[in-house]
Amino acid sequence: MKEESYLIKFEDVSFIREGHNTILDSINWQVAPKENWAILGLNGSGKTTLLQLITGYLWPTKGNLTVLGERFGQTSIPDLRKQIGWVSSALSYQMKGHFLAEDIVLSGKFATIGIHQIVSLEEQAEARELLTACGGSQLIGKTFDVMSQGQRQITLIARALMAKPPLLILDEPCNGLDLFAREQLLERIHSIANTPDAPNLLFVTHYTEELLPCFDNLILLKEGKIFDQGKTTDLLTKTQLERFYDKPVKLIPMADNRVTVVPN
Ligand SMILES: Nc1ncnc2c1ncn2[C@@H]1O[C@H](COP(=O)(O)OP(=O)(O)OP(=O)(O)O)[C@@H](O)[C@H]1O
Repeated sequence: MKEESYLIKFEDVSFIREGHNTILDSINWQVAPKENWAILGLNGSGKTTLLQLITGYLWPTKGNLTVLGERFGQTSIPDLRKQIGWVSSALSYQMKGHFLAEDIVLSGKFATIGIHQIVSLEEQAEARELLTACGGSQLIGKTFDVMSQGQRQITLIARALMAKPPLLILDEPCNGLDLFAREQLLERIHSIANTPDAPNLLFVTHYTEELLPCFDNLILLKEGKIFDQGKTTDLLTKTQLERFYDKPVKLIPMADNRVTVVPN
């Protein structure tokens, strides 16, 4: 496959913070079109740093990084960012309590926080339709401050989709959700992943039970290194996960080939 055909291509990428602390070490990883990936790692393994490299908030110390066909150092980072949807808790904190759900979704079209331009009736209708398609019809007319955590995540995912990005990053989207809200959100993500014009998804989590079947490719990230990568079903074995966590674990099978991992 040609280099520009990959959505993401890390070639021996390292990231070293000032003070010589190596946060990411020799990352080699490629995402081809139509592939959805999950990144699984413990606290401090480097997941957020990896996302910050992809979105141009950090720059590789070593190696080559190509995102959406653009090689870092030869591209406009603001233009690149417009093509990447990123749903994270940091984004949630930027929303004001009085913002209406449909306006939050619409603001995704302009990559702004709040609406600062004249919008057409068609654009407003498009935002409502997208919110509805994401399972948030009951949120129309609701403000951010009265939404549950799960409803906020649905709104932010719809917002990210408004710009029709080729790549959507879901950074620990289930954080703060109770068991049932988490399942509901995962069902919505599953539906979005199965729409014909779905973006490539990149899903970051601490928990194997959130790895929906659509995330059929997986990175196990450990202490800034790729411990292993490949097909999710091949990696989620007792032997491999005990090596990954350095601890005995028990795997509890769930529906849809998902699996819960608990200390043993
Ligand atoms: N601004 C910073 N300055 C110095 N070190 C940092 C900074 N941000 C992160 N680190 C360090 O980089 C390493 C990787 O952090 P990162 O946030 O990427 O991990 P993570 O896998 O996303 O963790 P978590 O699951 O807790 O969110 C950690 O050791 C962390 O302490």
